[in-house]
Amino acid sequence: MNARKIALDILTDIDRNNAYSNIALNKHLRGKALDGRDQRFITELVYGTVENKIYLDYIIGQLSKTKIDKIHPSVMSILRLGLYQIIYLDKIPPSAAVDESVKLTKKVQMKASGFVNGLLRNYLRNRENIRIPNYNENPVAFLSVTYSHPEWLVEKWMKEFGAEFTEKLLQGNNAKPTLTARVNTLKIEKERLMDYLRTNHIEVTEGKYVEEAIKFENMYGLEELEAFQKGYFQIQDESSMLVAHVLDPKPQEVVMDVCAAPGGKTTHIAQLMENRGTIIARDIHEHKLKLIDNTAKRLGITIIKTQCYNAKEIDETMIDKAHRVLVDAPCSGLGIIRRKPEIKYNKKPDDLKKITDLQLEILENASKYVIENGYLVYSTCTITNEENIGVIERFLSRNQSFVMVDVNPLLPESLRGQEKYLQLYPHIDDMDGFFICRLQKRTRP
Ligand SMILES: C[S@@+](CC[C@H](N)C(=O)[O-])C[C@H]1O[C@@H](n2cnc3c(N)ncnc32)[C@H](O)[C@@H]1O
Repeated sequence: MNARKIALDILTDIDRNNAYSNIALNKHLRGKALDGRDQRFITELVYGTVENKIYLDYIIGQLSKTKIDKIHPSVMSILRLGLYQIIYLDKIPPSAAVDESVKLTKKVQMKASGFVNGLLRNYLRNRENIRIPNYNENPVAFLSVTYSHPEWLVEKWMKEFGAEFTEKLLQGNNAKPTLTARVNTLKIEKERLMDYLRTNHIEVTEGKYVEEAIKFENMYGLEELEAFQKGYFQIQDESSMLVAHVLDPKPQEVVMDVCAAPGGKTTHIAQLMENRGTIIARDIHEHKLKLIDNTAKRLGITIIKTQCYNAKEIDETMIDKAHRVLVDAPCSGLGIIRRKPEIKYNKKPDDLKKITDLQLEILENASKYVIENGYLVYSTCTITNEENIGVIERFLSRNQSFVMVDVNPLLPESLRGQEKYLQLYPHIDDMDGFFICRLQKRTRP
């Protein structure tokens, strides 16, 4: 089994089918007889190549006489993989990176092997002479190439956050994310699970913000572990765990989660409700509801009722029925670029306008289900103002029966801030970029 060939197949899947890198990786690694070292190598190659695509393409463009949009997509992927190894992986001798790239080309595009060999060797000879755009002359182009983010996004963030913040954010988006999990306290206590994992030679430490969070060091294939299969934990970032804490559900309540799949937050809500009460978990995609059902089963949760439902439609039967409603809205995902680097290339400026209208529509419909004095929580895994506080401001201006209530008392002290809502950034908080806001329906006078 050739690790580089598997990495190439995964990159092709991501390019051709718009697949998410984490899902494509899982799909291609599952069932293959690979040791941990190979799995790590493939993962590193895939994430590294996708993360640095604009930079790698810029270099290829400088060195190739053929325009890069005329180069065969598989050959482009091989060049990116080869350059990535040469530039970023100290442990691989450059000559080996070149030889392996040529071998790989012979397997998929025989006639391009001379081209690949020539270009990579050209890079090794001339690497000192390659010039990237100058910051003072064109800061957007410099940041775009250096940190491989499209120019429109860099420009947008520079306007929104300023140049210094943006550069740190871009760096943070290229950093390796922490691998965290939520202990399923319905089945096991945190200390017992940590002991159990350590006995099995798995390195774990406590989470940074959330009581039930644990962090894994250098782990792959968490879902293969017996502890996972027994339902002792659920893989989830700490920022995502904060959402259920802000919703603050109580046992015996009726909770609605209108955009619930794959169920990370729904199952956490059930855990906080001690598996007592009712959670109606909806999603527009039928096939995704199975993911919630399967996870709930594994975690021993019985209070979740999954329903295929389009949140753009109002369900008259649920009006004024739920104590708490969660809208974990579909969003641009620009807060989770660390985990899904292809997001930065797939999104276009027009997507943002469309998605904010959908978010507002879903939030307005969901608000109808909240009982008097009940709570409505709106969250996204993005950092752009218009999808976050922008949606909330539009909602509040049209729905006077709701007020924003302070999330700070429900947060760990280190995350409390000046605003009533929470906005997390990967480079500041070392978590996924998330927005969480809590609204309450006022009693009618
Ligand atoms: C951010 S994800 C939810 C993640 C989930 N809450 C979790 O923690 O695992 C947004 C979800 O909204 C769903 N969705 C998108 N449009 C929808 C709609 N019109 N009605 C209901 N669900 C929708 C998507 O299928 C997706 O599963």
